[in-house]
Amino acid sequence: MIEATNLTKRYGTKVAVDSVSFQIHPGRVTGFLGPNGAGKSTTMRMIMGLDRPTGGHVTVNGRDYTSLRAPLREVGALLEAKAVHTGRSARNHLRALAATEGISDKRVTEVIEMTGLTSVADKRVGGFSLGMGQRLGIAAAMLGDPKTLILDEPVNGLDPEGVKWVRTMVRYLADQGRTVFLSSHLMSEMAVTADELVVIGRGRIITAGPVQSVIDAVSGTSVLVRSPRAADLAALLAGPGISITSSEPGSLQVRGLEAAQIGDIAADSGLALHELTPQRASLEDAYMTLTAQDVEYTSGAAAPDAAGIADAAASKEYAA
Ligand SMILES: Nc1ncnc2c1ncn2[C@@H]1O[C@H](COP(=O)(O)OP(=O)(O)OP(=O)(O)O)[C@@H](O)[C@H]1O
Repeated sequence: MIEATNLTKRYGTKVAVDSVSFQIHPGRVTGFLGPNGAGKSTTMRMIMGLDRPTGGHVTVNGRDYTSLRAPLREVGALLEAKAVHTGRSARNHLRALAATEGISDKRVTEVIEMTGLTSVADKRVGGFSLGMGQRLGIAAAMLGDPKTLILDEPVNGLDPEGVKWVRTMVRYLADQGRTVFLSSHLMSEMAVTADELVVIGRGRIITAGPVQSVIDAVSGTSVLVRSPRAADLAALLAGPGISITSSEPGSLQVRGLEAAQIGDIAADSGLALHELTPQRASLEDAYMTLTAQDVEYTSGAAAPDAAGIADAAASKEYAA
């Protein structure tokens, strides 16, 4: 389990992570979702002891990462811009890492097989595609057979096959009871990959919970109803906590009642229904609603000028 309590990171006057608290549980894939600059990488770097919190604290299985005696065996991480010696082969890169904690050559071969790198294991890492590099990063994270995995943007830049591979891999790892925490700004990807979400914007947690409940909390579910006697039905359905709107004659959008309840009320009064469709907002819609105030630049706001883009690029470099 990963537990953050009032975790805060300031860079000068910039508050990158602002008193963030969350728990990431084993056996689940938890997505850390937020727009660019929201504070995901900074939070992950603090979990891994690579950045010192300005305030609060974060533990992995109850301990500070820096106090772990054999960290590779407890936490595996794929962080952005991970340093790899490009002249080495994949196998030798993994061997060098394994040697720091007395991990066997047999395990190196196992993670190479597990990540589908066998045919390129003895090739120079410098020639690897982005996808192969991500596989190698995940192989490195898996070396110590850790119970906790932290993956920063693991699908970034991958082709559809690579994305599917990561999705299958994280599901497999969580099903083995591991804690899997992965960041993404791709909400559509998280909808099919994660069980739980922690949504962050401008350094603050916006919401957290199971994927569907995050969506429901934002959008609420509604039911589209079509009836030739829509007005009569609306009068019957009206009540406290129930909202009914109509965008066209004969059609109602009802919130606060389940489809079955609406169907029963209509049937009891002998009103014909031509359509009764529960409607759920997609994660994409929910995410846009959640983070609308929290993106650093929106299309409605003044576009960032060249200097703004250069600043953003520069701060990414510091973070790397
Ligand atoms: N070393 C640093 N010095 C100054 N500011 C930084 C540093 N690292 C990050 N920041 C700033 O902190 C904020 C959070 O950055 P972070 O990289 O954690 O966000 P992110 O959610 O991972 O974004 P992205 O999806 O773009 O990687 C950003 O505004 C960023 O510019």
